[in-house]
Formats: sequence, structure tokens, C-alpha cells
Amino acid sequence: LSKSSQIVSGLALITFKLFLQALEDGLKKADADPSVKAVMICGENGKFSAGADIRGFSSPKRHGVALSPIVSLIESSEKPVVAAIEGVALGGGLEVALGCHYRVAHAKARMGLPEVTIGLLPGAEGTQRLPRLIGVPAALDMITTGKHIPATEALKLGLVDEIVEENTIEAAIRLANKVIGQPLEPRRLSLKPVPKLPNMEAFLREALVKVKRQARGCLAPELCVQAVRAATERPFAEGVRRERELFGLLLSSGQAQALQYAFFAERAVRRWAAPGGASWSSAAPQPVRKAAVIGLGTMGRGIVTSLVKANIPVVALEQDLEYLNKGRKAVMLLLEREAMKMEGGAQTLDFHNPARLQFTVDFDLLCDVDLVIEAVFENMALKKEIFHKLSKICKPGALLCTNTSALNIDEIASATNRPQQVIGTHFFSPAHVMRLLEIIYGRHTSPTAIATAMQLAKALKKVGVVVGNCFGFVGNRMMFPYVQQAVFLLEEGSRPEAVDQVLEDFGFKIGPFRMSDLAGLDVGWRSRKEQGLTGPSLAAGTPARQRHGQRYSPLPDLLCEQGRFGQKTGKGWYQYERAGGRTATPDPWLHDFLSQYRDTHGIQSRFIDQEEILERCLFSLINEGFAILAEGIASGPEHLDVIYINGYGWPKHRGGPMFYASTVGLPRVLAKLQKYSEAHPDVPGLRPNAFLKKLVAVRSPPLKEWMSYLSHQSPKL
Ligand SMILES: CCCCCCCCCCCCC[C@H](O)CC(=O)SCCNC(=O)CCNC(=O)[C@H](O)C(C)(C)COP(=O)(O)OP(=O)(O)OC[C@H]1O[C@@H](n2cnc3c(N)ncnc32)[C@H](O)[C@@H]1OP(=O)(O)O
Repeated sequence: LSKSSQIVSGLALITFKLFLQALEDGLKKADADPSVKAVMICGENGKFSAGADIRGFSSPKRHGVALSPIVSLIESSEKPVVAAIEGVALGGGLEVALGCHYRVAHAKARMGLPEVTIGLLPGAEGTQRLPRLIGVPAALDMITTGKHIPATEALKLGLVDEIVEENTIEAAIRLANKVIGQPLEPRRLSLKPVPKLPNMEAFLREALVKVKRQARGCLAPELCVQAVRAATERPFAEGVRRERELFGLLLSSGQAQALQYAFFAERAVRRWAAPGGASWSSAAPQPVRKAAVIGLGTMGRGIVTSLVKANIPVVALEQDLEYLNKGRKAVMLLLEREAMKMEGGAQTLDFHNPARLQFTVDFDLLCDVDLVIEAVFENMALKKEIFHKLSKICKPGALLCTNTSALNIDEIASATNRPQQVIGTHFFSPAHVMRLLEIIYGRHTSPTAIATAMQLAKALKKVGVVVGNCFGFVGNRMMFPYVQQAVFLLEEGSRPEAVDQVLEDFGFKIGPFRMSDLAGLDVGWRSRKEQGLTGPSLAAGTPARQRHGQRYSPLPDLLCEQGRFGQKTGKGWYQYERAGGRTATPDPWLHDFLSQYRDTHGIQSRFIDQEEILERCLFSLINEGFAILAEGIASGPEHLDVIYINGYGWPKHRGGPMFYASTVGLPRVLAKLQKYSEAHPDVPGLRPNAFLKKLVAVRSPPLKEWMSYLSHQSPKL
């Protein structure tokens, strides 16, 4: 290394405090040493920095405050300071780089200010320096979305001065040597004005409206805009004061804790555990070099697209040529759209190459695949027939996955000669977009099969969550009581738009009735008919609003009988502009229908307030979550929360249903369930679960301790 350069190496994240100290000491030493003419800052092991230690924000001794003075120290250095960015420069890491006079990045490096995604804003002067460097529109985009940008884009934006394919550190040292003696004033960002826009005020106003609309109650994006606005209106030092004030507000908002909990929960669920002690640490995945998808309906199409995007060669199979051609067209359309979004376009996806994507009706072509995902109708007999066939055709090691959303994995596995290789992989619609993959092990599923499914989730850039086998698994099982309450509320006097509004105001992307119209009411109807809850197999004389001694609402069945399947038929809980339309409007027909229904069944309609709507829907869902934990279907509350955030549109800034319950307070959840259960004794979903009661009895310990209060280690794990 050049004599005139001083290396200050970044340390690992967990030693953020030590890193700050090392940086400060190194800078001061370099400054005091006349033989040092320039400074280069790099990271260790090919990574610049992932920013501040997120765990530090919820610890009583916060470290964050120490970063800003160091960034200022770097910037005010009389010797040129060059950042050599490899791997990632995120959050506080990028803020350090912004304090440097020059930035050199490796072509594969990524940069960003992702604080907004953990409920914060860049708190080490990043909201003030970045707009000065790259202008308000680009800075605002990075700060309010938290997106990571590749080095090539950073170069275009002027965020870095140079990108290199080879040795970044050597390139940074070369640059440092070159700029020795050149004036540093123009390189100190705090001294630069924010580039003007002709319509700055209107631009910021519109930006605020946009982030508020997208954030659905999440505070951080809005406060990010306010911090950038301060950069445009105030001198640097005052802008920094405003940034600090807003950072403090976010830190104490509660949303930051929820989002940071969600960050770690998503990582915690990677460490799965299954019966017999098998776990992520001992099981190794099998390679998946080729996959097959059976069934090219909505789910199958999305799954094929997802596999192609992950560069896994796929055989896509349908029952006959008519369905195959329909499916092929739809898949090609999806892939073309996806290719347009990607750099390199269609060439990157290579989906026109039959070696990468093959459409067939011939089961025998599945003989050499490593993994099959069955995505046909939710019909047990059909699934068993397919799995029986697969166990005859597929090679011995092939993993057999079913995309069922509720059915018994053990029963499906019983149709094969290899139940240890059968596993549930429950995708969420649209499967090439939604991040969740619920992975369900059966009684005989091997650890290798679980590890392979988890590896598949990672390859597809999804969040895999391993859960046990029960009707509806985790996500849908918790959803049943939620939707059931929503329908009961209609019976009692509410309207779809009122219920949806309350839940959307809470932060759900879409309320239960809009969701039901989108998914299609016929899906649930088919399942209820199969369960004998409605339709021809229902025993004569069954009371209209009761099944097995419990309250039942036939409302969704009645709508289906009228052909109201939701968006696809143009009518459901709402009316739409046409069949396939997407704009839901309240439907006077439905309002009349509900009145008549109440009259027919002698139900006294009443006004139901927002609190009751919210509590009955959410607390019944949470109550089921406690049952799931107690039964060992999931190994911890984090699993339920990750499932809800990534698969069911639960607002991330509320941390997931179980985290939310812990913030509301378990005693309150229990008291409200008790109250509603007394009013509706025929609704088991409202009866407080014993595990919830137990946690309240032991004074509501923190969420991470809940599982230690289960008297037995669950039978499933
Ligand atoms: C009351 C008045 C108060 C006023 C105060 C005012 C002044 C305050 C000044 C504050 C200064 C703020 C400084 C700065 O602005 C704030 C920040 O920097 S916040 C952090 C921002 N960074 C991030 O959000 C990055 C998060 N990490 C990632 O995106 C990814 O982890 C990655 C870096 C892209 C790597 O991804 P992968 O390769 O997939 O690896 P993993 O994600 O699995 O991570 C591996 C492992 O590392 C843990 N980890 C990663 N990043 C962090 C982090 N920043 N902090 C802590 N831990 C981190 C991750 O959890 C994994 O560990 P595991 O969970 O598996 O054990």
C-alpha cells in the first residue's frame, strides 16, 4: 500500500461501537502524522458497512449518537479521504462514505439508506448530505424507499466518482494519491448548496402526498420527506438539528421497534426446527437443477414464472392440450412482463429456450426432475392420484411438493412410496410476486426435504417459513376466524365497506371482503361443499345458521348460489364495472339482500363501532395464533408474524399479529375476547385460548419468552 495512505478498516457489525472508536482513532492518528498525505476508508472481507447495529436502537445504551461527529470529522479532514466501497454501503455505512471527499465503488457493490425500512431515517446527516450530492428527486427516492442501488446506478447519479471491476482498494489509493494537494472545499458536501428545482415546493408537496398514500399509516417515509425538506429550506447545521429531532420522534414511535422486530423475525425463521431434533443446523439441502410444475392455473403460472426467474429449468405440465396452450400463453405473458422489468430483458430470463422452459402433457418427461410442485385444484382425490403417479415416474431422490393451501400433507404423502420426500410448499397469489412460502412438513417428511424446500425459497427470493401440518396450516388457519368474524359482523348489522375500511385504516393492504372478491368466493364455497358444510351433502334439517352446534353464516354460500363470485363475475361483496373489473363500489343490491337476510333470520340489526370491528376480527385471529403455538404447529410467534406480514398484507409497521398483541397487552386481548365470547357463546374462535390465559397469568412475559411457558415441548417440534 502507498506510504501516503492510511488504511482504516471497518469492523464487523456487531462491534459497531468498536468500529466507531477505531475510525475516530485512525482518523485522528492520520491527521496528526505528517507522513500521511491522504486517507482511504474500506471495509473488511469485501464489505464496506451494513450500517449501525440495528439491535442497538432498542437497547438502553444507544450508540447511534456517536456516528454524526465522526462523519463530520472525516469531512473536515485537511487530507483527502477516499471511501473504497465493496459489498454494501448501507445506512450509517453510506453516511460515512458521504462524509468522505471521494467515493470509489466496486461494480458489484450496492448502496442505500434503508433506515426507512426499519422505521427510522438516516440519522447521521445522510438526509442533509445526499440531496446536496445527487439532488432532491434522486435522494428522496433513495431515502423514502430504502432501496439498494447498484454501483452502476450510483455512478450515473453522481453518488460515486468511479467504479472498478478489479481491486477497489488499489483504485481508491490511486485516486487518493492523485488528488493530494487539490482543494477539498468543493468536496465537502455540507458546504454545497442543495441543487435547485424550478418547482421545489410543489415537488415536495407531491412527494409527501405520494409517500403518505403508499405508507398506509407508517410514519418513517413521511418524516424522511420532512428531513429532506429541511435540507432544501435550512442551512446545513439547522437541517442536521431537524434530522436529529425527527429521528428521535421515530425512535420513540413504537413503529421502529415493530419494524426492527420484523427484520430480525424474518432472519430468525431461517433457523427452522422440526420433529426429532432435525434443524437448519444439521440438515443439508439437495441441489435443485431442474423442476416441474403440475397445473397451469393461476398458482401454477406464477410458480413457473418464479422458477424461471430464479434460473431453474422447468417442465410445465397440464392435463390436456387445451389447458396447456392456455397456460403457456399466460406464462409467456407473465415472463415477458417480468423480463421488461429486468436489466438485460428477455435474454436474462431465456424463457424461449426449451431447455429452460418446456410445456408438456406427458408425465413421463418428469422422470429426471429434482423437484415437482403440484398446483392443481384443492381436491384430495385428484392430488392423491397425481402423487401416486409421481412416485412411480420421478427418480428416487426427487422431492414431491404440493401447493395445497389447507389439505392434509400426510394423506397426500400416503399415496406415494416415499412419504419422506413429500412436503407442502404453499405459495401465495400472485406466486411470482408474493414473498411468502409456507413450508409444511408431514409426519414422515425428512429433514433433507425441509432443507431443500427452504433452499428453494431462498433461490426464489422468498421467505420460507417451516410449519407443521394441520387444516389451513398457519396462515389460513388464523385467517378463518378473522373472515368468520367479518361475515358475522355483516349478519349483525355492518356492511362490507365498513368492515374493510376499519381494517384498511389499521394498515391492511386490502380488507377481508375486497380480498374475498379478489380471490374468488367460489374457492371457499368449493371447500365448504367438500367439508359438507353446504351443498347437496348437507344433512337435511341442518339449521341454516348452525353447524356442529356452532354458529355458521351461510351468507357467502348464498352469494355464490347467486353466481356472485367476486371480481371475476363482476359481483361479489361489492359490484364492479364489469366481469374481471377491479374497481369495487358498494352495492345497494347487497345492502337490501343483507336486510332481507336479517329479517328472514330474525336478527336485530345494530350499529357496530370501529373498535368492535377491529377487535373481533384481529383478536380472534390472534387467539388462533396462540392455539397454533400451543399445539406446536409453529416454533415461535415470529413465524406467525413473518407469515402474516409477507403473505396476508399485515402492516409491517405493526410487527405482525402476535407482536401487535404484545403491544396491545395480553391482558387487554384476553379481557376483550372474554367479553365477546360471553356475547357470542356459540363462536369457539372468540373463546380465549388456554395458552393466552396462561401467559396473562404469569404476568405477560416478553414475546421472545412465550414459548418457554409451554408446559410440554410441542408434539410437532
Ligand atoms: C431521543 C433523541 C435521539 C436523537 C438521536 C439522534 C442521533 C442519532 C444518530 C443515529 C445514527 C444513525 C445511523 C444510521 O443512519 C442508522 C443505520 O445505519 S440503521 C442500519 C441500516 N442498515 C440496514 O438496515 C441494513 C440491514 N441489513 C441488510 O439489509 C442485510 O442484512 C444485508 C446487509 C444486505 C446483508 O444481507 P444478507 O447477506 O442476506 O445477510 P442477512 O440479512 O442474513 O444478515 C446477516 C446477519 O447480519 C445481521 N445484520 C445485518 N445487518 C445488520 C444491522 N444493520 N444490524 C444488526 N444486525 C444486522 C442479520 O440480522 C443477520 O444475522 P442473524 O439475524 O441471522 O443472526
